[in-house]
Amino acid sequence: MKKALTIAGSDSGGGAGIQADLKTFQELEVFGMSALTAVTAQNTLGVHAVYPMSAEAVIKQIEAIGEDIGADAVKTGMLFNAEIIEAVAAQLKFYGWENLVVDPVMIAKGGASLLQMEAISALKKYLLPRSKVITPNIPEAEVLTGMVIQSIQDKQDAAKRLHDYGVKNVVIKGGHDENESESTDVLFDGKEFFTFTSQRIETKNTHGTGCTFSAVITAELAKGAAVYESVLKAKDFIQAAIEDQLGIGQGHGPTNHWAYRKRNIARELTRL
Ligand SMILES: Nc1ncnc2c1ncn2[C@@H]1O[C@H](COP(=O)(O)OP(=O)(O)OP(=O)(O)O)[C@@H](O)[C@H]1O
Ligand SMILES: Cc1ncc(CO)c(N)n1
Repeated sequence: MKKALTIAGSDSGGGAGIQADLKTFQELEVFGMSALTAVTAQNTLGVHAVYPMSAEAVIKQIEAIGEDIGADAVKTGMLFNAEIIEAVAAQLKFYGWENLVVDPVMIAKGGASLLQMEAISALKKYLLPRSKVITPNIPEAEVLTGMVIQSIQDKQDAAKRLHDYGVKNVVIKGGHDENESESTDVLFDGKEFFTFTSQRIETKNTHGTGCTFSAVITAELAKGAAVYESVLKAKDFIQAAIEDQLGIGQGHGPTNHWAYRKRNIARELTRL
């Protein structure tokens, strides 16, 4: 069985962070493991408190996995500060984990900071050059590049700039763009651009979409899939998860991590 590790924060509400990652790994039949960077007291109404782990605690968790179990792919989510980023990058180098997906989580949907602003340069210096895929949303790509991103052309220009930082494959997600009818993600692999467009679903329940999307890419890379196929599957998975409304909580609710498998089972049954 293939194994995937998420190095990320805990979302007590269960929709984002390591909870979203582990649920997604399980749905895709990959053995999920976690190294916690922070505990958040969070629900669908917002982030109420953040308790970062020490860099040492993060290192120890990664070591425990590296020394015994190993990982076929790794993703990072909320890393919170520069010390944790540096520690994580050193561990990734030590274990030679190159199947790395970096989701540069910065701000939660409600506005709470999940990454200290002074840690952005550490992210660029230590982590981006090690990553196989990076998956910023539009505000994150704007912070990393200093650009304003409005059109698909802007996403392509930003992706090119991020590729220049040493990232092999850049996916700029379209969840935050102005288009009311579609959500378009752009992938740049250093040579070609690919666009992944889906119908925009009108809903407030999009908590954890980015975590789930990057966890699918990680699970697929762990199984040996190519980057393009992994992103294609991530787009399909997240569309199904947003569509299948759970209606959990009073605010921005989670998506349904089970929806993709449920839909495929239903399709299989109608085919028989
Ligand atoms: N309303 C929507 N309808 C369809 N697809 C969406 C919608 N919102 C987001 N997506 C898709 O979900 C994925 C995640 O994109 P998004 O830009 O929302 O990530 P994010 O802001 O990092 O998420 P989060 O911070 O909640 O984890 C992308 O594939 C995007 O196209
Ligand atoms: C712990 C955590 N990681 C990532 C996000 C971004 O969705 C969040 N809200 N919480």
